[in-house]
Amino acid sequence: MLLTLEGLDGSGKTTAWEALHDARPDATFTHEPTDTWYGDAVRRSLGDDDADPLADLFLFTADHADHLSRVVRPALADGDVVISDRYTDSRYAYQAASLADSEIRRPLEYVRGIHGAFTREPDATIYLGVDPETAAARAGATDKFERVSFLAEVQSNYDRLIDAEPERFVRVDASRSPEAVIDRVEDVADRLIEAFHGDDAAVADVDGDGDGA
Ligand SMILES: Nc1ncnc2c1ncn2[C@@H]1O[C@H](COP(=O)(O)OP(=O)(O)OP(=O)(O)O)[C@@H](O)[C@H]1O
Ligand SMILES: Cc1cn([C@H]2C[C@H](O)[C@@H](COP(=O)(O)O)O2)c(=O)[nH]c1=O
Repeated sequence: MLLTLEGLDGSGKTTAWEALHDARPDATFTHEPTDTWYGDAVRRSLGDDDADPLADLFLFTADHADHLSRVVRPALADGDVVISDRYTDSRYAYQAASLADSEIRRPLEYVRGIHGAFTREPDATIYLGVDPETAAARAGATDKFERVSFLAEVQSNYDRLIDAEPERFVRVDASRSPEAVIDRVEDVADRLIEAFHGDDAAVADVDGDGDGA
């Protein structure tokens, strides 16, 4: 099973992902950007305010292709639960936002289209929801993506992705304390993993809010 964590910069993904290591010691933990030279190239581009948005997209996508073939597909083939801090939706949300003023007419569909032929979509995604102001403040506004106006565009792209596939996403309120967010993410992750492996009770109430939906 492939479970991903998504959200704006500063939403607390990495904090939650690190906490899941203790709760799920047998899972394969991974992240994008990766720690390979592809990921280094991505991080160089993140530090370049003048980087071309299409060049950014293809750097991030190259990193994803390497991540898929080297880590994600082999782990899934071994039957592992794979938990990734950021994955395809980050590209759909961020690069579609940075291409909004480009010659590409429908950036979100374009970025999805590039991935369609080769990617492996997540089985479930936990979305840590926080407003762009809080996100930018927590993240420290240190790179070109950590600006409130840009993060507002990213947030609206995430909203579109969630509206298009509500069955894949579980939203978690990430404006709460770190402890409360971690507890909730651990609980939701447990339910999603159990549901994936066929536990009927977990399927019936996968987000654990008691409403049976
Ligand atoms: N629920 C929370 N409330 C307040 N601060 C938080 C919360 N969760 C995380 N933080 C703090 O916000 C900062 C960013 O957290 P974290 O790195 O987990 O976010 P992230 O979503 O992974 O960000 P990025 O995408 O920029 O890497 C850290 O200083 C962290 O301690
Ligand atoms: C995978 C991925 C990431 N980004 C952006 C989002 C962040 O601003 C940075 C780095 O991510 P981190 O979680 O802070 O390490 O990169 C992106 O724009 N597109 C992507 O595909």
